[in-house]
Amino acid sequence: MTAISVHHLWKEYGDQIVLEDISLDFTPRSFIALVGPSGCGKTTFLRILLSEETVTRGEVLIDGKPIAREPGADRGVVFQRYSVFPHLTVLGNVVLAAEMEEAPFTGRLFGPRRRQVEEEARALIEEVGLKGAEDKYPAALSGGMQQRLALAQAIMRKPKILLLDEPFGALDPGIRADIHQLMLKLWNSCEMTVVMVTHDLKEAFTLATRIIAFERRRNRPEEKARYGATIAKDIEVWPTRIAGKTRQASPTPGRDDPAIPSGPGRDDPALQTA
Ligand SMILES: Nc1ncnc2c1ncn2[C@@H]1O[C@H](COP(=O)(O)OP(=O)(O)OP(=O)(O)O)[C@@H](O)[C@H]1O
Repeated sequence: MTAISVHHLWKEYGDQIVLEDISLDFTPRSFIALVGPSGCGKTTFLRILLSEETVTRGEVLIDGKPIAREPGADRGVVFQRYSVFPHLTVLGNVVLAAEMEEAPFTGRLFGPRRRQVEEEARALIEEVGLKGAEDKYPAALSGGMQQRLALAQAIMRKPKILLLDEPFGALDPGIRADIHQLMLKLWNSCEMTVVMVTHDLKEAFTLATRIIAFERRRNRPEEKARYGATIAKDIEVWPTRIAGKTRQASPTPGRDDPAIPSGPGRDDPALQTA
């Protein structure tokens, strides 16, 4: 269960201020949606949480300790595309996640440990709805299936924090609704804090416990050197949720509950011909 604290974070690229004095505390197991206009620094913020970028000023603490300088297994990531390896099968992609973690130099596990990892990978593949596609290559999977695989690959390493950069942005609406259900299921079953960048407000309200909107209040070219994006809105979507408790769909959904579609998903492998 992982808390993230950001204190007076500034990020500048040359003479451009991207993020200005951002302070935030994410409680363990929160699901944060980061929204805001294009170019306001959402991905930059995510990359800082991944240790792919450093702050110019301020600090980021994970469970009270300064964030590691390098990306690590404690933080998983899924991008809109190209998160998986095209030359590996579904099973190979998920197994590799564990191999990179446990055998970073050779990238291979052997004997009983390899068999154990393969079993874990098969169970996870089934959990994300890809059973039967273990031997397929990503090119033979639909967009929705590829993102399911990317989620399985990220979760195989049991990250404490899952960072999502518009992971479902390229999927059509029906497939997106199905994968939202999967995302909620995974978030409930794994003890992760999730931070997701999205342009889709409906998606933010469906998935997140809290929505943070970044906005650059002054955006003229001559102002970029003096003003970065700040927090324009901070909305608690599930104010009654206590950290550590799982989120259940209520038997009789309230008017403000997120929509929970039911029935088989449109991107179910059984419905795929490829
Ligand atoms: N490595 C970099 N070097 C210089 N400028 C950068 C770098 N990375 C990002 N920027 C600039 O920082 C600003 C914020 O970019 P970022 O990608 O974080 O925005 P965003 O809110 O995620 O945008 P979008 O919604 O379009 O993905 C942009 O003006 C971008 O050009």
